[in-house]
Amino acid sequence: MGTAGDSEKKPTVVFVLGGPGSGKGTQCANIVEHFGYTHLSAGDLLRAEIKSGSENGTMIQNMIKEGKIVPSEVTINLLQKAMQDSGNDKFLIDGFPRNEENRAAFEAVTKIEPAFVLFFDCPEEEMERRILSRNQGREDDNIETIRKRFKVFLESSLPVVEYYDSKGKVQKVDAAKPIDEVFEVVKAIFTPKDEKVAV
Ligand SMILES: Nc1ncnc2c1ncn2[C@@H]1O[C@H](COP(=O)(O)OP(=O)(O)OP(=O)(O)O)[C@@H](O)[C@H]1O
Ligand SMILES: Nc1ccn([C@@H]2O[C@H](COP(=O)(O)O)[C@@H](O)[C@H]2O)c(=O)n1
Ligand SMILES: [Mg+2]
Repeated sequence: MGTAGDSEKKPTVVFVLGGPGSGKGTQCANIVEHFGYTHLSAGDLLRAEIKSGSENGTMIQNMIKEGKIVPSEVTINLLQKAMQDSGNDKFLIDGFPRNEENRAAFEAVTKIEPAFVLFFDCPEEEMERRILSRNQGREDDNIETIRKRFKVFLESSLPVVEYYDSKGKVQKVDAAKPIDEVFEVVKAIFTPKDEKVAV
């Protein structure tokens, strides 16, 4: 997998965006099962980096506790390494880019443009309910951090979605519905046009 070479074919990247608790991870797991993508969650990679005892661990942990966005260089390094290690050429990059700095740095470093952006649209009250009953022991799944994450989402992440929307690259999905119903819509987005059955 090359990310910057001119002669090598570039990998296919789909950015999966949406507010905290909108269901990005849940739907990515379904997409992987049906469509052969590798799922890379930026948040999961950062949490694994903390666990690994890396020199950036304490900084990352503090940023996550505050709902802040880790410097792009750190996250992009983790993403690039995971892409190389995967052996695949199709990636769902979940929870990235989270701000304009993430977006511009990824493009500059990898020269990869996303095929499209899958955007899960969900009301805040529903996202809050889901996070508070998630029970995965995440240090940022408490009401104080959740409020901060919502603020960062509105102020820094939504403008990235709007940027891609202005380029006609956003596939917006109503994520407030039950998991199976959301996946029916997602499935139609990933199914090649010539395989779709006319009704
Ligand atoms: N459509 C849905 N309806 C009800 N519950 C859902 C739905 N989608 C996901 N959930 C549940 O909501 C919680 C959050 O989902 P998930 O972890 O996939 O969200 P996320 O967007 O990845 O969140 P984060 O940004 O915090 O990582 C999980 O407990 C999941 O089982
Ligand atoms: N591009 C990113 C993605 C995530 N973070 C940090 O991780 C936290 C959890 O992310 P989830 O996608 O798992 O919800 C997030 O609140 C950020 O602190 C990041 O810095 N950059
Ligand atoms: Mg997630």
